[in-house]
Amino acid sequence: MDQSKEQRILNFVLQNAVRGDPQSVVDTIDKYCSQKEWAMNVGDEKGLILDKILEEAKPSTSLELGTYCGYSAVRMARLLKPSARLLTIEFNPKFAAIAKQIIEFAGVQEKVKILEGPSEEIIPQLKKKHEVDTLDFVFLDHWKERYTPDTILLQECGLLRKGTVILADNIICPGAPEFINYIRNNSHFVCTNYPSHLEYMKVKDAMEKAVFLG
Ligand SMILES: Oc1cc(-c2ccc(F)cc2)cc2cccnc12
Ligand SMILES: [Mg+2]
Repeated sequence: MDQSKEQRILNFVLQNAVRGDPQSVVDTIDKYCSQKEWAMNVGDEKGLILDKILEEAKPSTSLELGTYCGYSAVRMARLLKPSARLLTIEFNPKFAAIAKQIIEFAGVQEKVKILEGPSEEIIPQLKKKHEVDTLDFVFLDHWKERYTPDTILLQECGLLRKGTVILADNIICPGAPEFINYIRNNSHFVCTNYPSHLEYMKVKDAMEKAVFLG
């Protein structure tokens, strides 16, 4: 059976990155996806914006929606303090299996827990099944039509607290106009836009930060 693009990315990491070195895993995926095959990792330009906002937030408990191959999970975990935890939700079992191997190769598996399934089913389980109190940081990087319903669900489940930082990818490309309309007109959030480019391309994209006011 032909290999998938995600399997090719995994193999390139296993053969070219340094085991236990998250930065080398991030750099190796960026090298492959900029030189060989495009893939929907947040990439290095938007990744630097993610790094800065994550470091400012200094989160103990973070949630990512949309694991894909684990690039941003490794990118975030490399910056988390030893006791901090990242929960990452992936709907596609094939992507989750690849991400698990990349996260383990990077050596950040103690900080990262992959939750496989639909976000709308897993979010309501976070408090009781995954011992979450409230979330300090949320990275939205899954299907754009889920950004708004999942943000509402996080609020309904009592998972947001005063100061929770939500960062959303792909505000321009592919675009999340309905989410932008919702979050910028919601008085419970303070929003900031970060213009950038689509990963590995010259196409314009942006990220949006929304801080929950409680
Ligand atoms: O960063 C992303 C980029 C794209 C994308 C796909 C095809 C394009 F032509 C342009 C952009 C899709 C994503 C889906 C989910 C999470 N992130 C994505
Ligand atoms: Mg994205």
